[in-house]
Amino acid sequence: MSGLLVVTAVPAEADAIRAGLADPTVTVTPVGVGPAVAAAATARALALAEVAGQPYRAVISAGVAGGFAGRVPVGGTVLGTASIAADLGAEAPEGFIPIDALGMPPALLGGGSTIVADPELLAALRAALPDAVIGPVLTVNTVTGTAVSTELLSKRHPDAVAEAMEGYGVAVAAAQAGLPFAELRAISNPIGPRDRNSWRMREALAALTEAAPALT
Ligand SMILES: O=C(O)c1cccc(C(=O)CC[C@H]2O[C@@H](n3cnc4c(=O)[nH]cnc43)[C@H](O)[C@@H]2O)c1
Repeated sequence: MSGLLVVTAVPAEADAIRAGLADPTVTVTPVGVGPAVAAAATARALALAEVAGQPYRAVISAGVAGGFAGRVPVGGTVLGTASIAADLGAEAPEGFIPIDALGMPPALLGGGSTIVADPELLAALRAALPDAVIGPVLTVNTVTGTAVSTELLSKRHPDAVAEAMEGYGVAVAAAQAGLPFAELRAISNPIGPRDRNSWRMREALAALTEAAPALT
């Protein structure tokens, strides 16, 4: 049996995690940006491993993320208690309606817009990363980039600590395969009005390397 599958968006994130890992049973795979490619590529990797007779035991979505100001610092590490498809739903004049509230049969919604992290996997990661900020991580298709959308998102998700673009997709693939899932993020930028100068990619990648031993 193989060990853990760690799914990142880009090769730089995968390299940063590999740099901190000594465990050969952990596979780190960059799959691309966004929930659709993350879900498809994760499902394919899990199916190929299964067919090869070496199924994975658990799946982690990992990489950099934007952090909600006041909830997590740039350069900090986050462990997701849940991965939430924050823009899956419908707009209405009175505001955003999440997919779960649109009256669709539950069977059509997979895990709904929230997939909770596996409790045992999360507990193990928390024990290994005691300084990590814990809370829901949002998955978005569009990076939040204005003060207005940041405020709306923050009000809709007062407990959320970060946003990224792959967690929910990876979580859906893991859930469909019946595997434990968790999300690990290092904060590269504050969520807010678009400002490339506020990015601290080097610090976030270093935080991923530092957090990587927790994955063994
Ligand atoms: O050009 C921009 O303004 C911009 C702002 C934030 C992120 C991007 C990306 O292209 C990064 C997408 C990539 O990194 C993760 N990520 C990092 N920070 C955020 C964020 O604030 N909101 C959403 N995703 C973020 C994400 O998981 C992607 O893999 C460009």
